[in-house]
Amino acid sequence: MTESTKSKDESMRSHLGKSGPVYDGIEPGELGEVTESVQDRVRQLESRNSFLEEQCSQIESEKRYLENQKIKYEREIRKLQSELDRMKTSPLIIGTVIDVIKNDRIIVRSSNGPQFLVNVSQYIDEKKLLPGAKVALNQHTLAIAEVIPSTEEPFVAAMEVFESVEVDYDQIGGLEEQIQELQEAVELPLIDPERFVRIGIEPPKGVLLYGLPGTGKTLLAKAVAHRTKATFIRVVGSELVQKYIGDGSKLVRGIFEMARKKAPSIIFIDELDSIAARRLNETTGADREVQRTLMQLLAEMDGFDKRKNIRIIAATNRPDVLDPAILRPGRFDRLVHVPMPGVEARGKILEIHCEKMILAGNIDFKRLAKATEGMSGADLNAIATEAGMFAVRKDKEMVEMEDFLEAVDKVSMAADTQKMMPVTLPETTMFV
Ligand SMILES: Nc1ncnc2c1ncn2[C@@H]1O[C@H](COP(=O)(O)OP(=O)(O)OP(=O)(O)O)[C@@H](O)[C@H]1O
Repeated sequence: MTESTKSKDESMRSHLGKSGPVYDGIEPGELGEVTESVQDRVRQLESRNSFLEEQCSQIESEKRYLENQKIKYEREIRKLQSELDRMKTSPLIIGTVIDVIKNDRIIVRSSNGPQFLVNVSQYIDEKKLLPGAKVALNQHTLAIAEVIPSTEEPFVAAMEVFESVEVDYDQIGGLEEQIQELQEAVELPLIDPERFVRIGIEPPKGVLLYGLPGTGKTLLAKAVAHRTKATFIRVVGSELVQKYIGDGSKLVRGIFEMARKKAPSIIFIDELDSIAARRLNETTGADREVQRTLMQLLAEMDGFDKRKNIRIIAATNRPDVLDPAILRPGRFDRLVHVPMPGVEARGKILEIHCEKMILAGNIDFKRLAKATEGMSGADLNAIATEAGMFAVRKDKEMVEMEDFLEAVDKVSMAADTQKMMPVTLPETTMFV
């Protein structure tokens, strides 16, 4: 041991006390080694500590995650429980408020027809109980259990509204006479109503287009809407009575309201026969529903001013089944037959539908027109598309005559098969 180490040990001894137990049996020279091993131990413990702290925080975060999961599952259980409860409760009957006698006595019509005088749950906001409101009725007492919030959705879904239509007369092949009739009966009264006033005649209120499917009835109505810059509102009769059961008459009211709001407007009712077919007696609830829809349509038509800027065009493939009430003066008082295209019109229709296609120089439209005897405008449109598809399939630069001839075969075969198919039953038909 050197002199300097000795004096260091001695000064430490004097600092810590000469006979402290820590230093019993330890030679002064060994003190440095002991300190080092203690420091090692401390380091070990420190790293163990930080490892445990890390583990602890990991476990904490796992705990938090599990707690969140627990809350989530509890919420899900509550949701499923309430869903289960809902499933177990007896169904409510849907009805419509007809009249409010006193605030707690209401006349409602259930969706299957009969009317009832019923009570109202005290928790229902009386202000919502207006005629026409949809309500849910208790199955046993028929008391009003809740008012179903009215949505605009059925109205929106039931009609197509076009603020501007992009079809013009030059996109219609043939049908020159029909276009002229529509110009007089629909276009002129919308554009220049004063002309009718000066002469002292009333313009026709409604125009009925009748003819086989695909002959261009919708196309004609759209072209008139385009010329008059009117809003075009299209509704399909069969949808009104089949898809929106119980709402048909309300929808008719909604359609006329929309037409007034968006005037000038043209209401186009496709498949008019679905709501206006003559019937001998109303036997079923569905028949009565159709009748109510028709009544509402007649009431709306009778109620609006002919010189106001709303026109009605309807279309049907079955004019023979229509209720004569719909054809009375002041209703659909102008009938326009839309025939199948003749040979010249067929050539024109084909040319119209090929306008944007790249064609080879050998296309003989006259020959194609002759080869498409008995085909409608819709069939001719399909031929143009099919011819284009044949050219695409063969990776050609342009559509050639042979593609058109193949397309004629294909479309006429499809049309023949369709004619042979059994008549499809309406969606609502049920077999017992
Ligand atoms: N005269 C025509 N000129 C040009 N295209 C026509 C003509 N007729 C029919 N088409 C084509 O056929 C398609 C269907 O025609 P549209 O919907 O007008 O027939 P529709 O008579 O209303 O048929 P439906 O009675 O089945 O409703 C049109 O989109 C158009 O492409």
